Amino acid sequence: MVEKLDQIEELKKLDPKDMYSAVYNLPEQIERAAEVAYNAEIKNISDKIDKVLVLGMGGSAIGGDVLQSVLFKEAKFPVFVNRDYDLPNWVDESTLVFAVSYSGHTVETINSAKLSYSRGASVVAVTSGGVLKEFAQENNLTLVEIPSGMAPRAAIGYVTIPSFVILERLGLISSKKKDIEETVAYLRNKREEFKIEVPTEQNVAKKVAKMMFKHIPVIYAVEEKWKVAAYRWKCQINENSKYPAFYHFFPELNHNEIMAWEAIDNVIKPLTLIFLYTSLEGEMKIRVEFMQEKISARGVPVFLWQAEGNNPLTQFFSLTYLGDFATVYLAYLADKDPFSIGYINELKLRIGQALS
Ligand SMILES: O=P(O)(O)OC[C@H]1O[C@](O)(CO)[C@@H](O)[C@@H]1O
Repeated sequence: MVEKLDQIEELKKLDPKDMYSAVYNLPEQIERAAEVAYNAEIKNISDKIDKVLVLGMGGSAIGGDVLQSVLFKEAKFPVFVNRDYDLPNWVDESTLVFAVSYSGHTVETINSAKLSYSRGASVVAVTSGGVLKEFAQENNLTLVEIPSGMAPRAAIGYVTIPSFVILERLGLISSKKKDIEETVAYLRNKREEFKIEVPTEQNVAKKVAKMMFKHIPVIYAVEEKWKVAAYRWKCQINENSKYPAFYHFFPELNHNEIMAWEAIDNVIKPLTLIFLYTSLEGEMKIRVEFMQEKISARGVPVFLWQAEGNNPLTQFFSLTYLGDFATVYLAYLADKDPFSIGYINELKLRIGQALS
């Protein structure tokens, strides 16, 4: 019998806005994002920056988490991410604020960007248009204008790469050109393994989709730094596949969530577990192997995925690209359109009506 995931023409009907192609074209998107950011005019940025704050929601905020994680070992300044209408009290004239909204219409981001500006922070807008673009233009702010027309979560390259490039251009971090090139080369190579034409038997992304199908995925990052990768998987499963999913990270989960795996069979049975790791050494190896042993013994499917790449940017994308493909395939298996976000739009409409 032909696997459903190998019936390509039928699958395309489930994906009219073509989320699959957006995922497939991520390497080109990252190249374009870097080009746009290297060419953006830098305006009105203080030369006394001592901290960085990324404003955003959903897929755009994840770009801020990536910045924080990738710069973990490098930056001499703190990087924070803010997912709110409001701002922490410490935002001031020496704060560099990236206001990231793919659409430029997300109210939380617009509000916190305006507040940042009123506090005297240096604001950089990363957007494809909307109110955020207008705000940046009206106030002569640095604007990285990215191409429009995608789902924000599919624009992970556009919402992530510009902040690295701007920080590099301001002399606050080392050049990321090589890391971006390595990332693009990795993704170009990998999509040939994950693409729709590769049959399930040889395709890890399709296999992972099958593993998650009719299960509740739990994603564990083996280092706290990479919880952003686990969160990206979770959000992609939620939005692309319309499935519940949960995530956590080591070593913190060994101090609480580990106990959940002692639950009765009926609770444990629907779960499936994915570990994301860069390397397994010393104490971390013991922690992961212990959990793998206990959880497999409960009959829960367990899958381990290792990062590749010699730099943290490539490592992030190598941890998440598999999930981007797998969640589109899971949507196909579940007969869902990976692009649509029904409840999100319905909720926005309800809020809009209530406030008008
Ligand atoms: O990048 P934007 O356009 O601000 O959107 C942020 C988030 O809001 C949503 O559009 C839904 O509220 C998400 O899909 C998206 O990740």
